[in-house]
Amino acid sequence: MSNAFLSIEKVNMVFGEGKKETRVLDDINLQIDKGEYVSIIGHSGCGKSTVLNIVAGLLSATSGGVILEGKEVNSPGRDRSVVFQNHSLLPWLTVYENVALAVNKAFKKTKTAKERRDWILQSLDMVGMSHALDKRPNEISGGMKQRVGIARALSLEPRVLLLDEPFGALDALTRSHLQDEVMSIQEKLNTTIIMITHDVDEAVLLSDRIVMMTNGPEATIGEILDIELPRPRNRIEMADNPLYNRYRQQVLSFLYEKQRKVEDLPSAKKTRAAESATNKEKELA
Ligand SMILES: Nc1ncnc2c1ncn2[C@@H]1O[C@H](COP(=O)(O)OP(=O)(O)OP(=O)(O)O)[C@@H](O)[C@H]1O
Repeated sequence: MSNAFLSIEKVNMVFGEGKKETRVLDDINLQIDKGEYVSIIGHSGCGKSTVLNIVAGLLSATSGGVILEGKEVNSPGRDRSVVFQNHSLLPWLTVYENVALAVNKAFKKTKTAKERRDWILQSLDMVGMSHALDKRPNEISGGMKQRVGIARALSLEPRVLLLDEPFGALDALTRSHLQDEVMSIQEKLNTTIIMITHDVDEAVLLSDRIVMMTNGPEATIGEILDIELPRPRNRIEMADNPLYNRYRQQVLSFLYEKQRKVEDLPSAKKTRAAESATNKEKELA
């Protein structure tokens, strides 16, 4: 057993039985340090969310498992908060009440009412939402809703924050703002983060490591890229940084050359694409 802060060990996942059986994940092994920001990238349907849901304890692996600080994960817990692509705020509660619901439940015995109130306000302040405490989800923008979701997740002081395409539904500008905020919050709190993304720039800008998954079925970790860019990272400076661009290219090459999705192409092109991907792979080997 690994001594890592978080360890995903020999995880296999099979959905269904008999003719309906799908072998989704095959032997996923990953060790994550405390305070690390790890992104998982891979083509649609390869099993990224399945990995995240296993870490969250929302799904049980068919074999293998997840160890967090020496304890096996076998159910959801307060030590792991999840933020999904589409906010999951309760529409009848205000911004303040949505966070309060989580905080009052989690810290009922350990914080006084005033401490909890201060903590709710502090969590919302961290994501720049103090000005909209009394608004309901339908009165605020998509980016603001995602901010509240992140505040709610962080207010539980999770050991691990699990982000499932948290910025995927946002426009480019809002996405950039929120990415910067998450980076600065993470630096402040040293939270361990696992984030699923389809966005190569987002992965390179935010991560300490990028885990690249092969195509399913039986998807596994194809490559892991260490991102050794100094922090704090500034997106404008990064655009001119040769190392940033090299990392970016490495991820693109993995996704669009080594793991090109042949089945998405019109059938006449499939064989040629498969051959070309194989040849490229040989060249890169
Ligand atoms: N509960 C389930 N029952 C059966 N099959 C499932 C279940 N959940 C996921 N799958 C299958 O497992 C595979 C991986 O799904 P998953 O959602 O983990 O992929 P993903 O990489 O996160 O995809 P995307 O990027 O499109 O969100 C898919 O083929 C999906 O259909």
